[in-house]
Order: sequence, then C-alpha cells, then structure tokens
Amino acid sequence: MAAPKSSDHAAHQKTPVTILTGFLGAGKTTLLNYILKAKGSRSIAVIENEFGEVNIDSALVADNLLAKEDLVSLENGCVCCSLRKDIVKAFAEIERRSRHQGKRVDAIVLETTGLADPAPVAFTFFANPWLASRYRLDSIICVVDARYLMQHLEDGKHPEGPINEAVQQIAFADLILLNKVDLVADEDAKRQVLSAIKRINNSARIIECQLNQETGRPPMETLLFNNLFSVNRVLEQVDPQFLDSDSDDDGDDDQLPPPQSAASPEWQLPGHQADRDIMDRTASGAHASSSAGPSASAPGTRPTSVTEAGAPVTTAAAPSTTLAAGREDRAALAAAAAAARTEAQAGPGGGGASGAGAGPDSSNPSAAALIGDADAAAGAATTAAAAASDAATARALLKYQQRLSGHKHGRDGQPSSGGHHPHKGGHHHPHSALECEDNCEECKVAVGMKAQAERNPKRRAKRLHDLSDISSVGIMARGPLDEYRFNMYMRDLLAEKAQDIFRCKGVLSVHGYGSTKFVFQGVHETICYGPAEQPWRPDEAPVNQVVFIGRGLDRKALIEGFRTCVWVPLPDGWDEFRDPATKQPYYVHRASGEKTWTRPEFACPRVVATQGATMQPSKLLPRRQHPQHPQEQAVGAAAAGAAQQQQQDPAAALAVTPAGTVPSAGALGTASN
Ligand SMILES: Nc1nc2c(ncn2[C@@H]2O[C@H](COP(=O)(O)OP(=O)(O)OP(=O)(O)O)[C@@H](O)[C@H]2O)c(=O)[nH]1
Repeated sequence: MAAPKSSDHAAHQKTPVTILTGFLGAGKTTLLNYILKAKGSRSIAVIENEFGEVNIDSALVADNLLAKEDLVSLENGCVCCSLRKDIVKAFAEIERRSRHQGKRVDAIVLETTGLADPAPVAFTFFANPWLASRYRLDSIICVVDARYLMQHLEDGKHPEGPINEAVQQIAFADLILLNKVDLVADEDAKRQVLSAIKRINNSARIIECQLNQETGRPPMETLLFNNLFSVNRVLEQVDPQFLDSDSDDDGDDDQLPPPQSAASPEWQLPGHQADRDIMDRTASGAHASSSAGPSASAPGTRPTSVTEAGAPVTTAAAPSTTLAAGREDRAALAAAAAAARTEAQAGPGGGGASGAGAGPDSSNPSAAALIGDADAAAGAATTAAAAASDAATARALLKYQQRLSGHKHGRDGQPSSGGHHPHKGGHHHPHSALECEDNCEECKVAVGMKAQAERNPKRRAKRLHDLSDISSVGIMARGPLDEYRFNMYMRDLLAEKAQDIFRCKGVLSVHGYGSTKFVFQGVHETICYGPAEQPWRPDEAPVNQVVFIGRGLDRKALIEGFRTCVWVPLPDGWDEFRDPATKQPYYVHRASGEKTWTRPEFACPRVVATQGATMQPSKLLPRRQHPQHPQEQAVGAAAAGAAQQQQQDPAAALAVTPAGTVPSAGALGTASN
C-alpha cells in the first residue's frame, strides 16, 4: 500500500467534526443518542446548541455519554448567529477537558439548533486558523422530518429574502437522513418529499430511516468518519461565496484568528488556566500554517498541518510587512513571516526550507514582500496557497496574493495562475480539482477560491438569517404535575396553535409516578410522552422544564397555563377519584359526600415557574391567593349540580372540566415515546 502523502497525513491528524443539522424536531438528538450508543470504543465528544430558553436536549443526551465531561452546551442562542465565537470556546473546552483526563477525542459531533443555518458554522472551520489547524469538517448530516418538510419549505419566505433554514440545511448537507418515514401517509407523499430534497441538493446521499426504531436506523459506519465534506462541492453547487461568509468585513470578531500576541483580548478564554494554556501557546504559536495554533510539540496537542509540510518556527509575531494586513490575512502573514524569520535566522545555506540562495525565497511570500519584491511575493503566495493543506490558510494566502498583486498592478490585479504548482514531495497539483490525480482537498480549495475570485470579486450582500418573529419560552416549575391538567393544557394549546408552535419539549415529574422522569416531545401537533431512559436521581431535584419554540408565542399565557398544571395536595377531608372512561379526576368530601369535578383547592403554593432562566429559577411568579377550604371556594351549587348530573351523563362533564375538554389520545402516561 502506498504511503499516505504528507497532506493526507496532516488531514488525518485532525479530529473529525460532524455537524448535525435539521429543522426543529427532525430527529437530531435521536440520531445523536444512537451514535453515542453505537460508537463502541471510540471517544466522541458532543457540542449541543439549543435555541430554547431551557436546555432539554443536554439532559437527554447526557444519559448516553459515559462521562458528562464529554458534553459542552451552547445555550439559548443559535450557533450560526450569536454564538459563533462560542463554537471556538466550546472546542477549546473539549480540548481542555480531554487533556485534563488524559484521553484522546476521536470525533466531535456538533448538533446545531433546528433553526441554524449551517453555512456560517461550517465556515468557522475554515476561517478560524486555530480550529482549521486541528479539526477537519468530516461531514454535514441533515436530518429531515419527512412529515413536516414540505410545510417548512413553504414558509412563505421570499427566495431573495431572509434565508429559509430548512432549505439551507438540506443544501449544505453531505448526507441526508430522511427521517420519520413512518409518519408519511403514502408512497406518493414520500416521493414528493424526496424530489423536493433533490431539487435542493442533488449530490448528497439520501437514506430513508426511522431513527426512533432500532431497525430503522442507518448503519453507524455511514455516519461518522466518512470524510464527505467537500469545499469544492459547496463552492460549485451551493454557495460560490461560501468562503466569503458574512463576517469578513463586518467587524465581527467571530472569524478572527486567535491572537498573534497574548495581548489580544478577544480570544481570552474565560476561567480556566488550561484555557489560558491554549491561549498562551496560541500566542507563542510555533507553526507556520497556523501561527495561532498551539505548538505541535506541546503535550496533548496535535501537530498543525503545515508544520508537517514546512518549517517549524520560533515565533509567530506578525511581520512588519509593508502591506497592511486585513484580519483574515493575519494567519497567513504571520505564518509566512515566521517562516521568513526562521529562514533569516538560518541564513543563506543555513538549512532553511528553501535552501541556500542570496535572493528571497521564491516559496515564501512574506520574505519576498519584506524586501519589496511584489511579483515574487505574489507568486510565492499563490504557490503557498496551492500547497497549504488547510482551507483557511489557502484562502488567506490567496487573499494576500491578491493584495500583493493589487499593490503592484492596481485594483484589477488578479491572482496569477500558473498551470501547475510544485507541491510538497514533488507532487504537482494542477489548477483543476478534476484534473488533480489525487483529487486532494487542497487542490479543490485553492481552485475553488481562485474560481471564486475570478467569478465574483465583490462580496454579495449578506442574506439575513432572520429569526425575529420566532421566540422560545422556557418554563421551569418545581413540584409534580397533575397529569390530567397538563394533558388539558397541552391539548388546548396545540388545538389552537399547532401551526405556530414548531417545537415543544420538556422533562416532567408527574404526581403518582414516583421517581419516573417523563419526557415530552412535540413537533407541531405531533406530541408524545414517555418515561425517560433514567429516572430522577435521588440527588436530583425533580424540576419540570419545558420549552416552546414558535412564532408569536404568548409568553404570559404559556407560563400562567403551565402553573395551573402543578399538582397540589388536596385539603383535609377530600379524596380524588378518576372517571374510568375519561380519566378525568373528580373529588369527594369524605364527611359530607359532596362531589365536585373542580379541584377543591386551586392554590399553587409550591409552584416556581420562571421564564428565561436556564439553570435556576430566578424569578418567582406572583402567587395568587385562593380559598383554602372547599366550603369557601366558589365551587357553587351549579358546578356541584353539574358534577352530579355528569355522573349520569358523561357528556355534561365537559362543562365543568378545567379546560372544558376531555383528555386526548396519547395523553401523558398513556402513550410512550
Ligand atoms: N414517528 C417518529 N418519531 C421520531 C422518529 N425519529 C425521532 N422521532 C421523534 O421526534 C421527536 C423529536 O426528536 P428529536 O431527536 O428530539 O428532534 P431534534 O431534531 O433533536 O429536535 P430539536 O433539537 O428540538 O430541533 C421525538 O419525540 C422523537 O422520538 C421517527 O423516525 N419516527
């Protein structure tokens, strides 16, 4: 077997990252749980991103992780919008933990929110040199909800308006899991969904599945370590401006490479010394491709890709080049300058990468730039870009080359493009990914970027990812829920709002079920309840946590309604019974024989419902004062009479049930998830 090429080797040193995307409720967490169960001896770390105010998924995923250290949560925000900086922090956190435990992470799965646009998330792995130097995007997997896809595609957004998340998620996917095929009415409906997917993305592999059934899941080997992501495909088929993603010029710090000096504040990772370790080593960066990357010689870290292709250097301080570097160029400039410095230190004939020679190294752009030879520098930058084994470096070098060309030739200067570039190990990389005998990624990246520069040198206007009309309401409440009331609450809510409530989910404690922890999951009107894999732990306070995600949510009404679902003890002398047919509870006073369908006491002294907080209830809702004794309350003769009448005529019960309805099929405790 042929020895792997150095660039391949470098790529394999990087930890593969799988981005798990798919619309709200499509089945991402179900897939993740399957992956974690089927992973065997491989060590997989998880980064969870939840849109909702309360993080439910982390609790459900954590049960399947061997160690809770393997899970990092990015809460209450969408990873593609507000949290991109946090992506880097999350990866740093995983490294910190794995180093602390002395174990290697074989792969990382990043589950985005169901409302995430995967493009900027994927872009981060190319734009951020620290990430690019140690992680490679293995694939983007999109889980599609076969039942609701058409509805999500037709969300009324104009093609030129804000992005449709469901479309973006499918378009960027390398692998599409068409899930919930059991919920699609017939073959025609399935065919319609399939052709809609293919119209958006005709090159991704599509696997039909039913992820909540053991027999309906795709084999594990189709999911991870499959190296499916191709920048070239994205540039050619999905988004020619992918590598010009939206924060180059907008002043965001999200895409900034880690600092060239320890003084750069935006990359100070808070809190941990180990994080600062990353910072420190980042600051003193030891390798040419990723001046920002930790030293390859540092314990527990991996060598950066270009290190294997080029010369290690002693410092990565930014060069005093005569050309102003944009933020995106910093890594390449620093890399090139560092290489130049090493060479300078080595002196002519001193064993530098380019060997002896009085002139500037023709393969070192900064060396050439430093002595003012723009032609040589531009050529060298192009060569370096073609040889760079990660996209971020290639991209930065190409931009640098353009800048150098522009410096000499004015704004119209185009990247020079020789036919073939000498490559590491004498391998020649033609300027067409299709011609490249190895079909290697660096050719694809370099070519893609060149094509992109030629096609459209200007950035398009950024398309909005507009979530302004979508919100989430998170509610936490202590104390077990009253099963019947909760069923009523959900049933009435969904009867009215199912279209707008994209997603609801929660973990519940229910009166009468001991330590059983219930999970409830809703996607539009499809809702199911069932026991979680693990009961409430003895040391765990059973706090109900639910989250609603949707359009035009009435926060106050949702919280108020949920509050009435909390079970409270009956006053002395009252017993609760259940109608065997409807499961509706009724109450009988032991001494007087009085019977009522209305709960004798409405007070909820133990309810602690909060809004917005993720971990701890921070704000108590005002408590209502309610009569404490059944005789004091307004059960009233009419209600009592109606209750009695209902004994003979069950239909009449509808008039006195709290929600005026009867429990639905699939109600809590009667259906399983
Ligand atoms: N009928 C059916 N239900 C499924 C299938 N796969 C998953 N589900 C259910 O769909 C619901 C949502 O699944 P999740 O895995 O939580 O979906 P998700 O994409 O992670 O949801 P968000 O993170 O909220 O976007 C759960 O109740 C799952 O049990 C399937 O193949 N068929």
